[in-house]
Amino acid sequence: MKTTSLRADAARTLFQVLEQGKSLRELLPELQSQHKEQDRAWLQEMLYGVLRQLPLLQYWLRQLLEKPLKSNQKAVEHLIMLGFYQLAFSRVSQHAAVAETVGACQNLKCPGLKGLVNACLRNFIRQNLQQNLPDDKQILSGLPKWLYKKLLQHYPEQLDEISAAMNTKAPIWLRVNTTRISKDDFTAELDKADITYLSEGLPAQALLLTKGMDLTQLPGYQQGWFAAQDGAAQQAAALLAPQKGEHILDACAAPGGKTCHLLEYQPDIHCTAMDCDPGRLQRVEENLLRLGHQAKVVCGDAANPEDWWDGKQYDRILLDAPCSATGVIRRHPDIKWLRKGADIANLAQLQQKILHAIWALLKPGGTLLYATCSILPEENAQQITAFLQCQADARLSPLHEADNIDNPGWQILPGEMQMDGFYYARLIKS
Ligand SMILES: C[S@@+](CC[C@H](N)C(=O)[O-])C[C@H]1O[C@@H](n2cnc3c(N)ncnc32)[C@H](O)[C@@H]1O
Repeated sequence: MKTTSLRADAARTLFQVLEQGKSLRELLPELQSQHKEQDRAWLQEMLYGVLRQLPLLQYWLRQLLEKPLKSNQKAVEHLIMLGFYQLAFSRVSQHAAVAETVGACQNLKCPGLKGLVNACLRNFIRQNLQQNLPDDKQILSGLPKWLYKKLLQHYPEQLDEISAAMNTKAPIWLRVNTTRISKDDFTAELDKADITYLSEGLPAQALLLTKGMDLTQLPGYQQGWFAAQDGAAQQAAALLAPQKGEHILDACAAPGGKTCHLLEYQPDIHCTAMDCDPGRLQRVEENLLRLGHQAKVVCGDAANPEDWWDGKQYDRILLDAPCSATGVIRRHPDIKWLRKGADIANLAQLQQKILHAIWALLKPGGTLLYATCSILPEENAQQITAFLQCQADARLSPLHEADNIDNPGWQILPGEMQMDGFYYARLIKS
């Protein structure tokens, strides 16, 4: 176990995400394993907090730092913002926030900048900068400019609510593996362990934990009694509704959350889980194993099925397309800074290519459920409208009353019924 400074490690990690474009999801597990168990949640809170409030922290930084630091000292700018975050948003005492943050300069090999960090944090306190908020709504939203503009265009009335939800910690949703244990028996085990949860009014297999915790410590983790899966993602199985004996393709399946759910919804199906990422397919295998399910796991490019498809058409297909992931920013705040505005058109093009290629794999009369964890219409309703316009043998199978060709599908916004942002559209092949 390392005894290095938490704040220095946090600043270095912010540097890797914000300056080098690395994913926090990939960096965090390794980083947390280097720190004591009791520090891990706090480390995550600091990182998520800075990524959530970055525009405001940068606004304050610009007021206190005369000119930006040199590129080899950039991690110290992140350290200063980490200090602002603690002072403005956390319960750490002012004294500890300043002392620990200044102390981290040594570990960052910038001892000469201790005075500067100290001055910035003390001026922040003295000038009560925390109360100094800009008029600029984009800065207050916590969103990058490109995303703020897009959401303002598409959701002018819901924008404040959406950005607030994106900056709020996501609740823990579980899916009970009903092929292993009934929901009633599982909740009885949770009651015995004094773990509180909600279960009313949720999707059939879903539970919402009322407090965050290490899921491996819950009853039945090893036995595969449950999996973590957001409520929005838990809608997919019932919307696709696989039937006994059918051949199902889960395209873009890794890490296999929905594959496993399909196999719990209807265990008697022949399911193929395909994805292009061998590392992530390993996670599909692990999840299938822990939960006790079986599926054919295939590595391939969904846009080029001729390289991996055996030529037998499927009764139903779930296409959980690669997307901007703008619906799950509350779980992965680094997404806001890793994605760029220009990525959206490229993703929409890829989704269109995959959708057309995968359509050929569906039997006449078959059902395809298109899904993304995006809230941008370019990847969702507009994508489906364009598809329906040029694919003569496709028709929409509405998911609710207002689901029609002019505005197809079901767009869930982040925070709605405590769920992630998600999109579904169901298509039938004639
Ligand atoms: C949203 S994730 C899927 C989540 C998964 N369905 C679940 O419920 O656990 C999208 C997946 O698409 C995969 N992907 C991206 N481009 C692909 C392509 N051209 N062919 C196949 N898979 C692709 C990624 O590797 C990623 O695992």
